[in-house]
Amino acid sequence: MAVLNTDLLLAILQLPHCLKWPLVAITFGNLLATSYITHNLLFHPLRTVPGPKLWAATQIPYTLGWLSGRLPFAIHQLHEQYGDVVRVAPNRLSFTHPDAYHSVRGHRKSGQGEHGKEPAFYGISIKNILGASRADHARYRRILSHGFSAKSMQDQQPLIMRYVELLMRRLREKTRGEGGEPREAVVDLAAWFNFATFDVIGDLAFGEPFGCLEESRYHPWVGAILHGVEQFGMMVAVQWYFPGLLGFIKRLAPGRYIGVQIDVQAEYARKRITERLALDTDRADFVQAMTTAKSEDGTILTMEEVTSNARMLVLAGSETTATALSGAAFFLATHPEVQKRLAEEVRSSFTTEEEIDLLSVNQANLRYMLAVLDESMRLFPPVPNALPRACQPGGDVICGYQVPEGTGLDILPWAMSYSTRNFTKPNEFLPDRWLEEDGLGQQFDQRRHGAFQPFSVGARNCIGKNLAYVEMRVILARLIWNYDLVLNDRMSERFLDCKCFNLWIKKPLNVRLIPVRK
Ligand code: HEM
Repeated sequence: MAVLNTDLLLAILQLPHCLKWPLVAITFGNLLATSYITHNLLFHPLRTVPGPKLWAATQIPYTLGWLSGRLPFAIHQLHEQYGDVVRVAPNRLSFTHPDAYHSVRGHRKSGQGEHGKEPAFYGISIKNILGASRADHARYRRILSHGFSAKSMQDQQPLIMRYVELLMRRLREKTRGEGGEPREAVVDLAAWFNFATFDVIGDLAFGEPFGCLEESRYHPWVGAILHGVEQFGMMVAVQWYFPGLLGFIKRLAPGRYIGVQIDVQAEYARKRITERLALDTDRADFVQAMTTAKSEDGTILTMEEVTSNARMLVLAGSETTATALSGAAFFLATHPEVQKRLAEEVRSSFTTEEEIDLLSVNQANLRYMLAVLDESMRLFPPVPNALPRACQPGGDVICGYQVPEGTGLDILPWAMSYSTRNFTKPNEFLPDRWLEEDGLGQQFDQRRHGAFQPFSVGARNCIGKNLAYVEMRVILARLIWNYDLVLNDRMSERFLDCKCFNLWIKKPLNVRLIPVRK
């Protein structure tokens, strides 16, 4: 460690100017760094929380993990070594105990503080439900909930089924020979699931699909969102260290600044919403809910809020659902015995493909399918990273530790899922663990299954959970009704080995679709 030595300082001050000032700067920099690290390791209120000293000393290891897109894997290793609560940066804790979900994100009584969303991470979403302040969030949530009611979902059925049918039509075109006979074909299911879910959500949030299924390719707006995932990661890191720097980058290198693309995306969204509103229709989409419903105090959303929420819905409701479906298809294609059981369930629950719709998949009680989807989301969580919160004013006691105000509170679904303390055989794909009522789950220790919360918990949990489940069930049921799935190539075998920021940067998932003889 560097020490401020008076003789050394005097010697430096006698050097020529060109050497003196750089050396003075280095000496003081060294001194500051040393005191910062000493404070973090020896005097910081979180000094007694377990964790590696290197991560507790500075924010650097955590940032490098985040920037490499491999943070969840690193944090998982730390939890395996240090336990359920780990200090992963000077001012940040990560949790894998299921209780943390409720302590950090659970419902709060009125008058009780909230562990709010961390501004560096959610700053760009300040005008929508995802990043809004507590008061605005309650207003947005109340208004948006109209678009997610059971009645709305019933009304949305024809709209959603149009894209499910279009997806199946496209896959049938690929698996048909020149004479119209069924034949095997290889398709990138990850891309096709994205096409379908973006089209559904585009129609619900903007009143018009993106045309991905029609044209069998990404709409440029959708492509920009997907390419922006990594840049978003960089932006968060800059915010952590230099909150004011993004404005400079925007002026100096606008082409490299994601905020410029965000502005372009906002403009596109505004145009689409304006066109949708001009239609004067009562179609049961989210625009309808956002522009007609009122919050408790009688206010409605401004145009800026409608646009920002619509954009957020597109992102939150598409990539996530497509990732869950891709994970399920990957695990089914690599676990033939599970696929066989699922195929038996699906093919014995319906008599024709047309019968499979949003209502019937709910009524058919496809228990094994639900277990497959949940187990897939456990091992490949669509939102794998922290979604960080900041500890409430005045601090709080969380999982037995006194946590100061402003401390970053991380819960990573990836680390929760792969924890040997939470799940029996955590690395294995075993849908039976979720079939408790059928007796099959009894071979597993169920006590910490509350660690599986892919949709989060509390007042800010996923508002689209029911929509996501019904969409996933209907698409998977139709796929399994028509095809057996076999993984096609080496690259697809490594499908799960990808980088993640707030979302995954997914690889292609090339699956051989083998038409089922009926
Ligand atoms: C498998 C699919 C999905 C998963 C795993 C998922 C997961 C999540 C998670 C973890 C959150 C909490 C985010 C946070 O704490 O910052 C969230 C919030 C949200 N999700 Fe989803 N989601 C899915 C599908 C959907 C769909 C289909 C929609 C709607 C179209 C949707 C809309 C939202 C919205 C609006 C929020 C913010 C809710 C609030 O803050 O009150 N999600 N989702």
